[in-house]
Amino acid sequence: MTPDLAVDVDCVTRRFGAVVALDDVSLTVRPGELVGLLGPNGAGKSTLLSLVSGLRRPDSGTVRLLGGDPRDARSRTGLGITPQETGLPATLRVREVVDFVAGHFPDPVPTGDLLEQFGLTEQARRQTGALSGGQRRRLAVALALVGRPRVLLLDEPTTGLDVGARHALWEAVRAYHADGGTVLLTSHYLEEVQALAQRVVVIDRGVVRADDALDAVLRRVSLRRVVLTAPDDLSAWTGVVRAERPANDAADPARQTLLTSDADALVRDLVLGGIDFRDLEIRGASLDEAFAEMVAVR
Ligand SMILES: Nc1ncnc2c1ncn2[C@@H]1O[C@H](COP(=O)(O)OP(=O)(O)OP(=O)(O)O)[C@@H](O)[C@H]1O
Repeated sequence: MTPDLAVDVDCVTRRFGAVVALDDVSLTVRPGELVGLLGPNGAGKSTLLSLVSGLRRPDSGTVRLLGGDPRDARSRTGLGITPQETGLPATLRVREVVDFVAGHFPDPVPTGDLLEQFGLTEQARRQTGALSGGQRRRLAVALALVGRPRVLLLDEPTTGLDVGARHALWEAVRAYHADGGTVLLTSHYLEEVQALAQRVVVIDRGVVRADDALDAVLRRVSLRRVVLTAPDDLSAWTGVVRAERPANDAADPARQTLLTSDADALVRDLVLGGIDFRDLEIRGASLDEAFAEMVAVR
């Protein structure tokens, strides 16, 4: 055990009846890190967060939060958490909920500042039951930050949000992190993890399958994306393992993305084949592809 870790999960197993939700999982998060936890449905992400937040106990192994037992209320004073389901009291007004939660902390963020940061100033007097799904989500994340936590656990913070609301939330998470905060977040949006996290932990069926810097995880994937505009459909071209095309009514329906393990060979081949392409771009794989490759190989 290292005492100065924000989160220290050591050889943890947790079962639900016959289901092994976490199988000998070890994971550490240092203060100031922003870690993305990725995994398909049922991988064990929420179970892991529930152990770190002291809501559940491991069957074996140990979990430490800020050096203490997360089931001890003193360890949790430094914790902010937004679970997947947020049960807000429907008849309380937004400002009242924030004030109520703020009352539990010695040095809370002023309610007005917090509401402004999360774009909820206009809704301050509205009952939480009358908020839209996106506004409710933003309020839930705001509540996790009201006590100036040292560690923030976010379980799919932007599920169901539109693009604007999602980006606003990302900004809030980035600002918190830039101030020295530690974040462990789960997400189904790979784009979200790619946009926020410095480190990615991939978990699948209760087992950690990758734990590395975002760039290193991406480098592990050999696939390259060749993006170009061409009149012909190139999805069946030799060397193309998968292709993506925009909808016919898209701004540039002839723009296509070709996934290949050898971009140089593919481009040479297209030239030799007389394909009239333009605006060629070659990129590494996205986290989406890295993830698919990692959870497919077993
Ligand atoms: N309270 C419970 N009772 C029984 N089984 C459970 C319970 N909670 C989780 N499980 C099981 O443990 C496994 C891991 O679930 P968990 O919710 O941690 O996954 P997850 O990665 O968070 O999934 P999702 O992305 O769908 O939220 C699943 O097989 C799930 O069915």
